[in-house]
Amino acid sequence: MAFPKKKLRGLVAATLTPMTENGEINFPVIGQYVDYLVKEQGVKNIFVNGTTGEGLSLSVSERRQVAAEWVTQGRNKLDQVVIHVGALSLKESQELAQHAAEIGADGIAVIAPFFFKSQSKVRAEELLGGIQEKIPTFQGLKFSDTDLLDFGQCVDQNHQRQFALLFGVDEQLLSGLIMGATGAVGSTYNYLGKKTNQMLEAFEQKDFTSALNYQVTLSYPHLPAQSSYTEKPCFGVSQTKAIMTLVSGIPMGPPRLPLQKATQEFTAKAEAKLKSLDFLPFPGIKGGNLGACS
Ligand SMILES: CC(=O)N[C@@H]([C@@H](O)[C@H](O)[C@H](O)CO)[C@@H](O)CC(=O)C(=O)O
Repeated sequence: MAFPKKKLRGLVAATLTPMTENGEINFPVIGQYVDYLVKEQGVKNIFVNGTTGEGLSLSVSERRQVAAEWVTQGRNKLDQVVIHVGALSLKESQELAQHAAEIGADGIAVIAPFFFKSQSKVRAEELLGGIQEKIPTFQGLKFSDTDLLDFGQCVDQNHQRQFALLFGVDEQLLSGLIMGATGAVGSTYNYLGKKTNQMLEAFEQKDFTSALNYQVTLSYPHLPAQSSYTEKPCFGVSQTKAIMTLVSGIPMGPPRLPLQKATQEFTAKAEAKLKSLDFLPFPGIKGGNLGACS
């Protein structure tokens, strides 16, 4: 595997898997998607086949094809392509990891087991301790949890700065940066990458008033409030697909699994909220393609 020449930093878009109206993967638009991320959003790192990419709803064969297409289309355009290879079957994970290496991906990421899971919460900080002895190629962590105490302890463990600590809750990225995140992986960077990069710049320049203004404007007007982010990640794929289609003009199609109930009521609310983000060229949301969490 061609492991990262440089540490993964900055924004990483958790890519959607574009689909046709029949639910088949829409491979021909992936090239256009790469150009859109690079040219319009200033995002040059991607995380493929994760939650946002519906990796676990795709067959192994589809996951291989999607990974290969992103690597091919991203060549000489993207900085790093990370392929998520987690699966419930260890064999499938190994196959996908091997394949990622063969196609020249820059790295792989793996979700922890989630079906037979332990009774108590496994803290990311516990996982980091001594991990390089077990996984010599370990590069970093995507922290998709709102527990900033745990994240802070990961930062503390990473005092030699050997790992990339990528924050995965877009709504809390500013807090993650303050705690020491070295970058971020998220769904909203597909369509809010440029604005989020401005937040990163404001943060770098220690202009915290502007940074906070960006954070609040970017996340809170259009992402539904979550009381339990990780147990009910309601900002669903169907919503992200609908928004990305509107903003980029590239058809993302429906989600593979109808995980969200499409409701006219939610659509109307989202449209009003999105219009309040005056930097987004929303022509208006038509139809019931947005979903509220079921
Ligand atoms: C639970 C979830 O989907 N989290 C998203 C966030 O980007 C999330 O969509 C965002 O914070 C909006 O709620 C990412 O952490 C997911 C991600 O990196 C992935 O697609 O694997």
